[in-house]
Order: sequence, then C-alpha cells, then structure tokens
Amino acid sequence: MGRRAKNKQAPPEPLDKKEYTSPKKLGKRKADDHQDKPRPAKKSKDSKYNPKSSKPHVKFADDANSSDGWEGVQDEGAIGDLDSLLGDEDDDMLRGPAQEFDFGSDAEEDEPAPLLRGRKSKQGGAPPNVVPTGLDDSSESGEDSDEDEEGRTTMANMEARSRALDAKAAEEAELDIEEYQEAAASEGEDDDVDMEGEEDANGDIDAEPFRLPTAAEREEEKTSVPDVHTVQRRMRECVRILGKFKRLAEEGRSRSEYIDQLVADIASYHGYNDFLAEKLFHLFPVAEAIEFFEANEVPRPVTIRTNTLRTRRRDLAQALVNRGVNLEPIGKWTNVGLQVFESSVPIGATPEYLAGHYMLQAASSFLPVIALAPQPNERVLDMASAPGGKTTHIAALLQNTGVVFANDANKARTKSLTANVHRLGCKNVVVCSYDGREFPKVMGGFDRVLLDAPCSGTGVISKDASVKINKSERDFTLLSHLQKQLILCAIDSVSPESKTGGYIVYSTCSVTIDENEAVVDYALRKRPNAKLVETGLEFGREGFTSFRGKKFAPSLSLTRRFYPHVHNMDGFYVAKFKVERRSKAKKEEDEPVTVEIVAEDGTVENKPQEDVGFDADEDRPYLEEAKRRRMKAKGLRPPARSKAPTAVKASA
Ligand SMILES: C[S@@+](CC[C@H](N)C(=O)[O-])C[C@H]1O[C@@H](n2cnc3c(N)ncnc32)[C@H](O)[C@@H]1O
Repeated sequence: MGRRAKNKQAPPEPLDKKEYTSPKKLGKRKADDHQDKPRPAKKSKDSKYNPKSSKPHVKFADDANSSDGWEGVQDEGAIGDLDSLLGDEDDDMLRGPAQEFDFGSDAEEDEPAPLLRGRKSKQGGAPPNVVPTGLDDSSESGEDSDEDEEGRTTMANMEARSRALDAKAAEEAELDIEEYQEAAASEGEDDDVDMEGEEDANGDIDAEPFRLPTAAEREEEKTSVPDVHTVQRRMRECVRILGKFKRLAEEGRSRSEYIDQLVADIASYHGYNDFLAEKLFHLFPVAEAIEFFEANEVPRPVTIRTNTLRTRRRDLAQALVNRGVNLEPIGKWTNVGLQVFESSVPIGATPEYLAGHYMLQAASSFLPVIALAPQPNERVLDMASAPGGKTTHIAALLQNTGVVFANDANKARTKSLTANVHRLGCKNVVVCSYDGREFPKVMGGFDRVLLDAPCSGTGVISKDASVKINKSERDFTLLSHLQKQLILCAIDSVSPESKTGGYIVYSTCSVTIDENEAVVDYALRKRPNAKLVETGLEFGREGFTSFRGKKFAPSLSLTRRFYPHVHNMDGFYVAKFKVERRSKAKKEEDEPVTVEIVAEDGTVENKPQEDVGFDADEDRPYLEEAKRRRMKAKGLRPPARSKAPTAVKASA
C-alpha cells in the first residue's frame, strides 16, 4: 500500500466495538472475515496517523473523462520541503476551541506530572501544524509510490483510488488493533506489542520475570523520577496480563491492581493528571486505550475546507498546486475538504486564503455541519459559533440565502468570527453575543440550531496538550451542567412547525461521557418532544447506550463518536435531534430520571429514579454544598447553609 493512504484522513468505520471486547471474539471474527484475505505485513510504529507515514507524490494530470470535479488540475508546482506550513495567521480552529473556556483548576491539579527519565518525545519535535513530507520514509521503507505501484495517479482516477485506499486503510486499522490485542493476549511474545523499550540497557529482552511493584515500591517511586524503560515495560506487561488475566496474573493480585498500575503509568508516561488518565482510559478496552493515548501524541493531518461561496474545490486545488502545495481530497464523505501533505508556502497566508477561498479547518469540524444539513432559505442559529468555522460552512451550504445567527457569549471571540465571515464572503450572517442560555428569549423559531458546545477539549489533546493536566473533576461537573442548560435552550429555539427543518445538532470536541451521552440523554428526558435521529454521517462509532453501570436511552446509538486512533481526526461527538410539537399529555415530570449527588469528597454520583437535570432551584443546594467544601479545603470560612439539601444528606 502507498504510505499516503496510511495517513489518509478519516477512513470509514474500520472496527465494530464488539470486536474489542475479548481476544476470543477477535479470534473468531478473524477466522470468519479474514481467512481468505492475504494479511498485510505488520506495520511498525509508523501507523496510520503518523505524519511521517504520508507519501505525497501526487502528480496532477488532466483527464477529460473525470467526473469528480477534478479534471483539468495540473501539477505545475515544484514541491519542496517545508519548514513551516502555516503562517503566523494560523486559524483559531487549529488551536482548538476549548482553550477559550478554561474554568481553571486547583493548584495541585495543575502541577505537572514528573517527567520520565529517558523518555523520547512522541511528537518527535515536529510542530503540530507542520504537514509531513514523508520523503525520507518512503525511500527507507522501500514501499512504492502510487505511480510505481498502480500506474500514474490522475485527477480522473484519484477519487476512485482514494476510496480504495480508504477501504484498505480501514482494514489495516482493524488489523492494527487486532494485532495489539493478540500481542496483549499472547504469552511470551512481547516483541509484538507496539511499544518502545523492550530491551534493557544490555540489550536483553525482559530478562527478569515481571511482577507488580509492592505498595512500598510504589510509594518510593512517587518520590523519585521513574525510569522510562521500567514504566514502558510495566505498561506492556500490564496490557499483556490483562488480556489473559486468569493465566498470566501473579497469584493474589487483582485485576484492578494491574489496571491501577497501568493507569498510573499512562499518566506519568504521557503526562496526564491521574484523574483524566483514568477517565479516558475507561472509555476503551485496555489495548485500545493505549492506542488512544498514543494517537494523542501525534498531530492530525492539516486539512482545509473549500469555501464554495468563492470557488470550486478543483479550482482551489489547482491554484494551490501551482503554488507548490501537495494535496488531495480528504475522502468521499466530503466534497469540499482537502488534505494538505506538504507545501512550500504557509497555508494560512496564501493569496487564496486571504481572498477567502478556504478555511483552515480540522476535518472533524465538518461533521456537525454535514449532520445539520441546512437547506437554502432557512433560519439557522449557531449558538456557540466563534471563530466561525462552522458558521461559514453553514452560510456556504445555504448558498448565501436565508440567515445564520452566529452567536457567541465571548465578545472578544466574535471579532475573529466577524473577520472570518467577511473574509469568506458570507452575506447571510448576523453576528451576536448573548449567553446561549438566553435563547429562545432573545429569538426563537429557528429551522435548525447548531450547538457546538463549550467543552473540555479531550478530543483535541494533540493540539492542546495543556488539557492533560488542567482539567479536573470540577471542570467536568461544571461543563456538563452548562452543556445541559445550553442544550435545552437550543431545543427550545427550534420551531417544530418548520416546513423544511426542525433539527438541532449537538456536538463537542470532547470524548467524555459526561459531556456527550449524559447531556443528550438528559435532553431526551427533559424534552420528550425531541427525538434522536440519524446523523447522516457515513462513519463514526455508535454513541454509548450504557457506560459502567449507567444506562442511557437506546436511541443514543444513533449518535456518533470519532476518535484520533480510529479515524485519524480529532476526537468528536455528534448528535442530531428532530424537534416535534410538545404534547400536553406527556408531562416532563413523568420521565424516568437519575440524580447527581455531590458526595462528601466533592465527587458527583448518579442515582436512579430522581432528577439529574438542571433546575436552578433544585441544583442550588448541591452547588452551594460543593462550594462550601472547596472553601473549607482552602481554609476559608464558608457561608452558613441556607437549607440542608436532602440528596446530599441521603448520600452522606
Ligand atoms: C467549541 S467552541 C465553538 C467553535 C465554533 N463553533 C467554530 O466552529 O468555530 C465553543 C464556544 O462556546 C462559547 N461559549 C462558552 N459559553 C457560552 C455560552 N454560555 N453561550 C454561548 N457561547 C458560549 C465559547 O466562547 C466558544 O467560542
């Protein structure tokens, strides 16, 4: 396979989540699905999302038979190496929106984890927004370019080839995870596990039999800087043992001891606070969690969205190719996206960029707007819109008809929003700055509403590594709360009478349950007139319908999750609702709900059969109580209790 394909953006869904659950199942699926297929050679660390794995050797040629809008694009540009792809005018989108919504965290949570001795940077020193050249790689690996392998790549065959490569990449991704699982499950085959540091200083491979450190050894390790090779080996061994626990575990040791050790090692190895490492770890089966954390160390591909108000994709591609940019369509799921492999000019400062022919935008950011599917002449609300990546996409899909109300609570951020609206020639956008919770009082009756909610940014850690240490439990509690308030306001701002729409899309660039399924599930319970519908997106994992004992509505499977290690795009979540007329017969109070209880230590627990939802009066005692504890912890005197909250009492 050409190496470009391995770095290709967002292959279609390669794995069914059932296939992660146990090595046994994997084995069966393998037997069923792959017995006739030749198995691609095992890949090294140069995996599908590794920028070095791209091989930008596209030759653009014109072909009269092309029907994909790419005919006539010529490769006139000499493609050179590049030091800096993006100019100083880097688009906000690439920095990740979450930074703007930092709730801050306690001092001790901000304390960075001690750096590991001898650890190599996973980023390899590459700045996150420099596109890979892949030239060295290709010569070393001996893998053929598209041309050598399959003949000349032309504009005519590019789309078809791109699809074929997507399919192949998906299959490879599947095999990668499978191999990891196999390695984890197979005794004595440590070398197969895709992790550094198999060898000790003498070159011996795992000479000593592995044993978990004792409590005393763990305590001692906390006071010193742990050795990177020790940590690497321990992670590898824990994954392996957890894959075949009964057979491989040390006598007297429990599964949770291995998991605790693994999470602690992931936190120190990748530099997360313990709380976040654990939260993210539990989203995946053990071996897949490792892939997720690894993927967060690698930058995602640089992508741009053609502004169809100003140009066509093939014309834009031609113009950029002429400037020495090496690019190709992102994938068949978008007809406006281009992935940039290499450029001799800063992509954020070309004349085409300044003329508004494109937006520098992460591929995942296309998804909510594709799901929203705005129709010409509609009234659309973009409730949290700055800096306008999605607003300008909506405006383009409306073909400058109808109207988009682009709102953002942060007035300073509406400046870049306004600038982007002007640059991209959007004439149907009204910029405003309200707290989203003021809608629909400010204005309602929209055909469609996009709520691209403020979030923790756990999906964009590769862009903003500060998330690893600055997000605390309290942040997630507050964010989830705000998101719940906003989503109800978004639903209430949609007109159920809309002839063409009546939809809301909720999205975040985060992968946590609290900010996604929990919010959507809450909205379903609070607004029985809103139902989940298909997002219309061709790929993405199904949303969780249950998680660690918590049950969500079965329709949550209609929502979609996107992951860096699976789709080679930022972690993202998308849910789409259809809003219907409210039926008087069905009272909200009758809906089965659960309750969030703030426990003594400040943690939040969900209890069934009561109300979890945001209700200012009801939630006030919990929030007050949490505030009292925080003040106490800081040595401050909290104000007197207004009234003892019953649920808090119950949990004590
Ligand atoms: C994920 S970003 C939005 C990115 C934007 N949709 C885009 O595509 O460019 C979330 C935005 O929510 C805004 N925000 C935070 N709290 C808000 C609130 N209560 N009401 C409206 N906007 C809010 C933040 O200022 C931030 O710009």
